[in-house]
Amino acid sequence: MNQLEAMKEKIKVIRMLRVLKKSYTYEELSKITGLPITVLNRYVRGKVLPSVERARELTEKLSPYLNLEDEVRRRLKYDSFGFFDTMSVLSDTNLLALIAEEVALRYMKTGVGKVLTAATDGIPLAVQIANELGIDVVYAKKKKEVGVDKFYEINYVPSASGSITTLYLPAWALKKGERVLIVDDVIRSGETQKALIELCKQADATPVGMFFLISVGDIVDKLKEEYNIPVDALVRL
Ligand SMILES: O=P(O)(O)OC[C@H]1O[C@H](OP(=O)(O)OP(=O)(O)O)[C@H](O)[C@@H]1O
Repeated sequence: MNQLEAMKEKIKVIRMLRVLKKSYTYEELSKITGLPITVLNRYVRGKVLPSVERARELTEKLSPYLNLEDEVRRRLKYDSFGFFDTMSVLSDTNLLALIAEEVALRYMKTGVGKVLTAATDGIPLAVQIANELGIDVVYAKKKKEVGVDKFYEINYVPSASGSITTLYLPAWALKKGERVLIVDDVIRSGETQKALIELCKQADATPVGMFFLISVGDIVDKLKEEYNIPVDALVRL
């Protein structure tokens, strides 16, 4: 194990503790881990790092209490029309980092060179995944920013809007032949994600997979069939 891998194991356990801290008291975490509250508190505040052995032990003990899918599901807040707010998930950088780590493991050996998403809500997760993969993240916007010479652009009709929307991506953002992982927080109709695939085509880049935090309906299976690439969602509604 190299130093970076060792550090990652240590940081992972701190992230787990920080996420669990939102649902469990220090007393409860102390019972789960068998460690004194003072030690756990120092880990959570980053004052002390666990050894690799201790980190492994803790990961094993904490894992049954932290199911990432359940954690996301539990945090979704629905309004009276059935629409949900993802902010309580997207705002938790520790939770997103833990999810990103699992996604990155799947794509580590696929030669993926860039993560692509659509502004706005896809960005926090896409950044974490790109960070885990050690690659850059780029995002298409719904407006043309000044200072960019050339854009790839695509019109599409988001299902709920009934009006034409355009996504713009600076042409330098994707290179010819680059392998691209498409990430978004939510997929409903799949129109945004199809538009992202079209932007890849314009750049002669190759989408190698898609990952979503939440999918609604069976769109994930449809996209998998249509594009013949891995398409996954952590939570299916
Ligand atoms: O599968 P679809 O039906 O295309 O919907 C999914 C898209 O909708 C949301 O973005 P939105 O367009 O609302 O923009 P925002 O991220 O700025 O809120 C979400 O972040 C996805 O990008």
